[in-house]
Amino acid sequence: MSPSTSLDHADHPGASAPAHTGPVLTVRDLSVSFTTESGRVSAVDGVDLTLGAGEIVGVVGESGCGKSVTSMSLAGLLPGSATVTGSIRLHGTERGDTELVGAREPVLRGVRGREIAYIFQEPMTSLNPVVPVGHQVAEVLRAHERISRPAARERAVELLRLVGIPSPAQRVDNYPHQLSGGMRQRVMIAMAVACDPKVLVADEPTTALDVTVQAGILQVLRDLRDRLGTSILFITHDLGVIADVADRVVVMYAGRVVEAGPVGDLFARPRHRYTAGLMAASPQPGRHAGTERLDEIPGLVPVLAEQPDACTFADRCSAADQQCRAQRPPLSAPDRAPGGPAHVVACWHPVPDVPEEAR
Ligand SMILES: Nc1ncnc2c1ncn2[C@@H]1O[C@H](COP(=O)(O)OP(=O)(O)OP(=O)(O)O)[C@@H](O)[C@H]1O
Repeated sequence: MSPSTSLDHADHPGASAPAHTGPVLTVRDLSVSFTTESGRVSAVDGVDLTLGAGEIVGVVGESGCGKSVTSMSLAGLLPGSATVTGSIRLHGTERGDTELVGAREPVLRGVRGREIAYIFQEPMTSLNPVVPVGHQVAEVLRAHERISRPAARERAVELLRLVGIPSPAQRVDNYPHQLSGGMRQRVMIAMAVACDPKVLVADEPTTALDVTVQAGILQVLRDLRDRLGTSILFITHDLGVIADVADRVVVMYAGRVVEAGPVGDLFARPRHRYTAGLMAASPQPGRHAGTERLDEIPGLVPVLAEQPDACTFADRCSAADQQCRAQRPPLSAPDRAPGGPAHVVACWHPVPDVPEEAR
């Protein structure tokens, strides 16, 4: 990517570095359930989440843990069968703070794309196959701003340059099928950041891509954070990707946050056995595929009608006892040094901390 484009906050007259230094998004006690033909499904239960300005937070967990439902609830993207309770506050908007749970549709429409934008796993399904990609980026701009067609096209070229598409002045006229999967995902990112959103939600954006293409997309996201100050919520089941891109990580299990903390600390000292299990099941840097067997976490993520007053991981946990089956563990910092980073775990019997010299 070129070191400077007209979309850099530093030199783009229409843009400014985020004035807000505190959190841009605060989620408190978020719960989501669905009414289905076979009854109620509790998908998310009491989730707390904070996203700081310019921060990349990774949300990780196995399939069905509630990552996507959490992220879709932020901009009111869940279907009518969903019941959402709790609070999602977007800070520093034109009206100060905006509460998004229960917000009316016109408020949510103003937030979608402009304040909270999304990129998903499969760009081909989101791009219109019969419209040139530059035109699709320009249309996003024209939907949100009063801007002429030639100016929108010029901004589209700059956006394509910003996300590292080579020869953007030519590529702007390409149709989606003329671009590789990685380039299509870059177009989706360009569309997502066209209106300079505060929050970018990236839901498994690299899962369908091969490893080298994936690394390029992660670099684009880091660059966007550095240049535009965009806060990113990165949803994935891949711990390697999280280690690569995130500042903080939130581990979800069966709809709940079970552990959260700064990425280095959490991976060096996982305190929840679910996190430790995910790590044991992930290829580690330095391990070569095929030379070492990865451990699976025995059992499956439960689908729950009601959230129990117990640890939902107890049935899969080697350390579970009666207390785990009778009382819900709160998220707390078991041995946090005063002023130290908040590394929290929801477990009655967390993995003992190992002194640094013994690791
Ligand atoms: N529209 C829906 N109706 C009923 N249940 C749903 C709906 N959407 C999600 N769920 C359920 O909510 C739970 C959480 O799903 P979610 O998609 O958030 O998981 P995830 O962690 O993102 O998994 P994946 O990585 O597979 O997307 C699952 O049990 C899922 O079946």
